[in-house]
Amino acid sequence: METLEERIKAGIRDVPDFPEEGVIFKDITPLLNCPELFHEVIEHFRARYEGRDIDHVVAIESRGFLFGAPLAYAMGVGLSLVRKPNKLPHKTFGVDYALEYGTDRVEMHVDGVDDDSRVVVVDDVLATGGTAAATCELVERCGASVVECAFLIELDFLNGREKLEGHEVHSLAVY
Ligand SMILES: O=P(O)(O)OC[C@H]1O[C@H](OP(=O)(O)OP(=O)(O)O)[C@H](O)[C@@H]1O
Ligand SMILES: Nc1ncnc2[nH]cnc12
Repeated sequence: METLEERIKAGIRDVPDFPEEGVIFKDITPLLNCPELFHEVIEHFRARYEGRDIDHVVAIESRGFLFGAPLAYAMGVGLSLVRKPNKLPHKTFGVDYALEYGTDRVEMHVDGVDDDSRVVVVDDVLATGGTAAATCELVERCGASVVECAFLIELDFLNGREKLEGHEVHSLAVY
């Protein structure tokens, strides 16, 4: 019997040299196209956070939305979006960060999560950790606390956990 991690890895396609030479891109589209596996992933996260007084899921653009939205729905909690610059219509907080390839910035509405609320941050991939660390900073600027950062995939060799020091990290498939 395969483990969940083995099944997830079987649902991920390695694409060499995308989006630039030397990067092995983890393509999650086969997993998304396998309804049993997609359901199992969301159900795993739902069960993990059940009974832990979670108020919001914060999902990171864009692939994080694919996991954060069904998780928030399944948990019956609010969903708040962390987006690339100039996408959100209301007043935002923003944080700049370095990516595995290039630099970027994330923003969240200033009222995206409530004061003193308990948040799970969700994304598909933890690589260098810049995106997730910037997201934790945004959540904490709103006065909320990050209970855990949840990822489908962790690229351990990029040491993303170091940038997330002080935060709990949970990844389903580690490379
Ligand atoms: O740990 P890091 O080095 O910060 O990298 C991880 C981020 O990179 C990818 O997003 P990307 O910017 O490629 O955007 P996308 O989800 O819209 O494809 C991925 O979905 C994470 O959000
Ligand atoms: N190697 C990679 N594959 C897929 N998504 C990523 N985000 C950052 N690095 C990535």
